Amino acid sequence: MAETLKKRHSIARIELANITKQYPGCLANDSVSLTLMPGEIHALLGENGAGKSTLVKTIYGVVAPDSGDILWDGKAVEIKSPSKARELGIGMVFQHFSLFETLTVSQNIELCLSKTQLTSIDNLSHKISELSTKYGLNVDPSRYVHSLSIGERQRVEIMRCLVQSVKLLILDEPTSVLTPQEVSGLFVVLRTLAKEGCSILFISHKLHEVTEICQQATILRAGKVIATCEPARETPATIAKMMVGELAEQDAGYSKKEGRHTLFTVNALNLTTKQPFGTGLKNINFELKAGEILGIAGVAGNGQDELMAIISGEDERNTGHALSLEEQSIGQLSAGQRRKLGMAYVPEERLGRGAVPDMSLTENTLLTHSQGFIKKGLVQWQPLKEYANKLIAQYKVKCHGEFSEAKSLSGGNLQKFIMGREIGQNPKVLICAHPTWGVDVGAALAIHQALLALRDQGAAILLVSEDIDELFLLADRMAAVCDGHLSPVVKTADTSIDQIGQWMAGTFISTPAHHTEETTA
Ligand SMILES: Nc1ncnc2c1ncn2[C@@H]1O[C@H](COP(=O)(O)OP(=O)(O)OP(=O)(O)O)[C@@H](O)[C@H]1O
Repeated sequence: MAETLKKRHSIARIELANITKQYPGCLANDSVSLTLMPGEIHALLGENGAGKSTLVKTIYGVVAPDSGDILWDGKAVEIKSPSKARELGIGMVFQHFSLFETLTVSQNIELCLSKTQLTSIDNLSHKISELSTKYGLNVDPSRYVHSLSIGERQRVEIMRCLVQSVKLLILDEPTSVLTPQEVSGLFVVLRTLAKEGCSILFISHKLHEVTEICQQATILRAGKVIATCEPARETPATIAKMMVGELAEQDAGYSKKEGRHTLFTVNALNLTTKQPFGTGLKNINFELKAGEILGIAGVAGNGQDELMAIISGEDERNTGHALSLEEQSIGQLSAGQRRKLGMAYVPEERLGRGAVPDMSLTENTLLTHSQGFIKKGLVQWQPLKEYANKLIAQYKVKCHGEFSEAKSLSGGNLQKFIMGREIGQNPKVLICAHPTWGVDVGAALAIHQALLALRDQGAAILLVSEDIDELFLLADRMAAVCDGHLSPVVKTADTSIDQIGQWMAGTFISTPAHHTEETTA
């Protein structure tokens, strides 16, 4: 395939030669070279902190390389800013979306168009609807961004690039929060774009997706290109070996456990949504037992955010007796009071809600670990720093030290840190969204093992995720949410991806008495 592409197009769409970027104390890119042909889907792979985001930010004009050359359609260019990148025809969808929540889809897209681009488009909303139909993106130009699920926001970001007629589309971890159906949908879009000659640079930790969709792959380790390959000729295991230097342990076969006594109960929880286009919760009932992992699957935007926020206390509305921890009603308690009772929480959005970007890792630790580290009103900085360093070492978080600001960490490393911080509280109940979002294969394994160890110590864990494979791997019991309803809760061993997939689509809702209590499949 790569040869065919090269024969058909002798000029590369983009050629990077010896790109080097040094951060204080960290050589993020070390003489990296990479070539992308028109219509090629190319994977950029490597463990957390390998330098992938730095490289793509260089292409997009966000990061200025210290040295190296970039050729665009055969000509040397300097990409000094994202607007220059966009002018060339480079579009990028970041891991952390950069949309304004209070503006509509159309207004958000308008903001990133140059005057020339705007004048060339007669009616932007019409154009968005047209492209939406052409590529099957299902993006409504008049919707407010705050009302959109993560999957929908991603499609807006892609739309933003399509409106600008991109020639190179860069996607940083595009599938980490998508459902299997959304991933298939995205792949259809990417294949169509590639057929039309658009080049795609695709960062992913999901290696089976890389073998499915990419024609070429470049693998980075510690800032250097250590291998290139044609993914279709490899297996996820052989690619993992190139990335992390050793074969990742097989994913299958974590043992399933029966929960013991009930620790946390949600009883007839009904809640209107605060968001104009959010999803209210409708008669949710379930029990979370000590020593079990309960997985909740669902397409983003079906009430997961509302459920997480009300359980954690981030949504401060008093739910009366609908929520209880060890038979004590917690509906009236603040998020902090709930934490003191032994609840911990990993939100979906790591930068901003999981961690404060401008604070150091130590300060971010204090945010949820205040109990042990404040004495007589004074912060015990030394033990706190030592503790943050312990988390860094234990979860192999690549950073300069406990003083590093959260925003300076690569996405996967920050996720490892937040997971470690919350698991480290030894909570009775851990509520967790997307535990391994953006985390490389080796680190995902470490997080899985930490979650299983926490479960085996007797904690009750609620995993809310769109990654159905991971839920099947980790959860002892499972359910799905759809339109604010919760399906029956069943043992994972008694269900199938097919059944959960159907529940995600809401097939259980018409059942007259779906009280969402324990049933056996
Ligand atoms: N602004 C910054 N200041 C200091 N160091 C940084 C900065 N940005 C990135 N780094 C460091 O550069 C290295 C490469 O980071 P990068 O984000 O490129 O990795 P990555 O391969 O994309 O990782 P991930 O898979 O976790 O997203 C990391 O060690 C990171 O801590």
